[in-house]
Amino acid sequence: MSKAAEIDIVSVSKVYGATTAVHSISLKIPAGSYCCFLGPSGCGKTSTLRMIAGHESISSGDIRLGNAVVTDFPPAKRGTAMMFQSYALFPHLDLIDNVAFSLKMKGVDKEERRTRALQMLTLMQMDAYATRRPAQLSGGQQQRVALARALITDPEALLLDEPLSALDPFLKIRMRAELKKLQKSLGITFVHVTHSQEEAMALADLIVIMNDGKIEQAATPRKVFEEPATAFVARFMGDHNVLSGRVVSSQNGVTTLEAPEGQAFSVRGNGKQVGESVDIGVRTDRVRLDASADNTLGLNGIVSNIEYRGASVKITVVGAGSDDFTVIANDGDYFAKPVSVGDAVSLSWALEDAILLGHA
Ligand SMILES: Nc1ncnc2c1ncn2[C@@H]1O[C@H](COP(=O)(O)OP(=O)(O)OP(=O)(O)O)[C@@H](O)[C@H]1O
Repeated sequence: MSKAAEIDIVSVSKVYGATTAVHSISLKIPAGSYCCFLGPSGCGKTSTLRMIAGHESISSGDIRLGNAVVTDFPPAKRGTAMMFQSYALFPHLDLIDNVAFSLKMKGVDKEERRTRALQMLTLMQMDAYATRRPAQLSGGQQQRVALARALITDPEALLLDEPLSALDPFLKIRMRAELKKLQKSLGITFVHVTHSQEEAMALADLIVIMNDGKIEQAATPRKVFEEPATAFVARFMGDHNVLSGRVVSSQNGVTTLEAPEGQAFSVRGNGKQVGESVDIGVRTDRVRLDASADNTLGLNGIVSNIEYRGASVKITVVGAGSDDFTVIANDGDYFAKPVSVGDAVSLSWALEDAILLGHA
């Protein structure tokens, strides 16, 4: 395998007629990392991946792969390989010929390309099926063949567009582990587009969260979880409640603000102007819920829904500064002091469990 390449995206935009799908994004994806692009439908993640692959032209900006600016290179000359959501296998060819296809296009002679295709199928533990056609394989097996076909070109970066979306939930988790193992063993850069927060958290060294053609945050999964940069990230990842308020003071690493309901909150972070309107994120798993509606330090609300999840219980509270304030309680804590739908409760949290959120 060749060396992994850093991918440097510099002020890249994509415009389709009247639609700007990607707004001047800049990002460095370190060589040999597993990077996941995550975001809601239409946020521009597939357009970005396709521009890295060369399947979509770049409207403005540049993309560098390793030492080469590849902006105007055709896909086959970039050192990237792409695995498509549908796998795009040729139904009439056996697995050897499917995997060897790109070598055939490059004019590699038949014997060598068959040998290399078989090596690649062996790497993916699919050599026993070499003479089958794609229709005779399960979804997970087809995916392995698609991976073999992408990797035979010896790419510096593998680009994967929703690679797990066609698999059932059980297989999805198994193939997810296999993808991660494969990336570590090959050591090349993987860029993987997904809708799934859980998938990105499980796989990525670097998560890039996109919204409306812009990057909201690019960071490690732990950083995204613990320090979401924006209200969008906090809401999209679902681990924080987002509340709004007006800054009363902001210095020495602590900002105090007043919510519209009149309560005062202190959160981590500073540098805000007094009077400025800000959003804060409060960890759903760190909120203390008390069966008393008389808490001058926290928020008061009414329990509107309770979902049992096994190891934890999700409690939704209305009227507490956010449309549906979420509390994730561990099962032991919840069942020691259970609440019911309709109960008045108070919510509070420690300073370190709330964070000041920015804007993209
Ligand atoms: N060929 C095209 N012509 C015109 N508009 C396009 C084209 N491809 C994408 N778009 C638009 O660009 C925006 C971004 O699309 P893109 O496919 O990159 O988003 P995405 O985040 O990958 O979404 P999904 O998860 O649904 O695939 C969308 O508004 C989409 O409608």
